Amino acid sequence: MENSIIKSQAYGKNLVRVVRVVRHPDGWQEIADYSVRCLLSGEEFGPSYTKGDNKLVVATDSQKNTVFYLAKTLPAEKVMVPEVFASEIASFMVNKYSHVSSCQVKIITKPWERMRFDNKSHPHSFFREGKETRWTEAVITKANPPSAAKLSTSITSGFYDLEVLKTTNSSFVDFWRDELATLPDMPDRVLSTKVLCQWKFVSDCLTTLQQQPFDAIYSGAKRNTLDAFANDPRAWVHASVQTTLYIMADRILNDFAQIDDVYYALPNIHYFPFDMSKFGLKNLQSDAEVYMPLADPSGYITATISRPSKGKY
Ligand SMILES: O=c1[nH]c(=O)c2[nH]c(=O)[nH]c2[nH]1
Repeated sequence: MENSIIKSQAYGKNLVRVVRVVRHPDGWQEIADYSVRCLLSGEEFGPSYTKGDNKLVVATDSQKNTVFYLAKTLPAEKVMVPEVFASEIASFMVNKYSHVSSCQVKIITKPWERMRFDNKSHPHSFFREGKETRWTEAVITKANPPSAAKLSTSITSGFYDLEVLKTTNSSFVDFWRDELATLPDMPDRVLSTKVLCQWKFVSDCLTTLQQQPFDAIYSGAKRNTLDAFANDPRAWVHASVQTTLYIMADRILNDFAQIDDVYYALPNIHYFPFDMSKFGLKNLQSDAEVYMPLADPSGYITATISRPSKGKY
């Protein structure tokens, strides 16, 4: 036991729920609704794991308090964009505590949509549409040997649980055939997935953190995901979930120079036509109208896509 060494460590507070409201003088109000995870690392925390020595431990309770303190004291524009708020919390921690060598802050955003009546946005009422959830993670690390003056920042953002379905223009044919292949060619099928998409920001762009259009990049990633799924003919001419994934990511990389790579995980949630031949009814292939969605298992297609200089294939 006493011979064991710590290979890595990080501790802090998870699921800190904090809401910031911005009230403009004309009655227009904004809301940011976050769940924050803040974790600290540093060699000097070693004795708290191995020797029961808490002298240098910044209590997770204090870390939680810091999240609320910064949500109140930072200017609104540094709180309302999750990438910026996460970076502010992380840099506050590494700057305030000399023995903290790295701080990682993950923020999950509860996306409140503004209500609209008679084509007009409501100044202060919101609703929750869908289950899709935006998140970001900022990691700020001191140079080695630690010095608060040299910090490196990395930010990854994304969304998950964006559910989509289309009733045609998807196929899966000409795949590997052997004695274990029972699936027939599917020239036209229902395609449904629950999208997880994440993108890593190039490190240079983070030196101008305040100027980065994080919200527009999030909306653009979502728009490209939906547009490629619904409208890009390449996604059904050479069809598979793999192709759809590649096209979605390629579009995002083309639109945003600030992004280094894009990762998707796309479950292929199967909707199989229900075989009614025993009832004398045709419901397969081009006659399919009634489907049985399968909760489990699903296909699961993943890839990380980057620009050519970084590619592996
Ligand atoms: O788009 C698909 N990709 C696959 O790899 C696959 N495998 C499968 O059974 N159905 C599908 N669909």
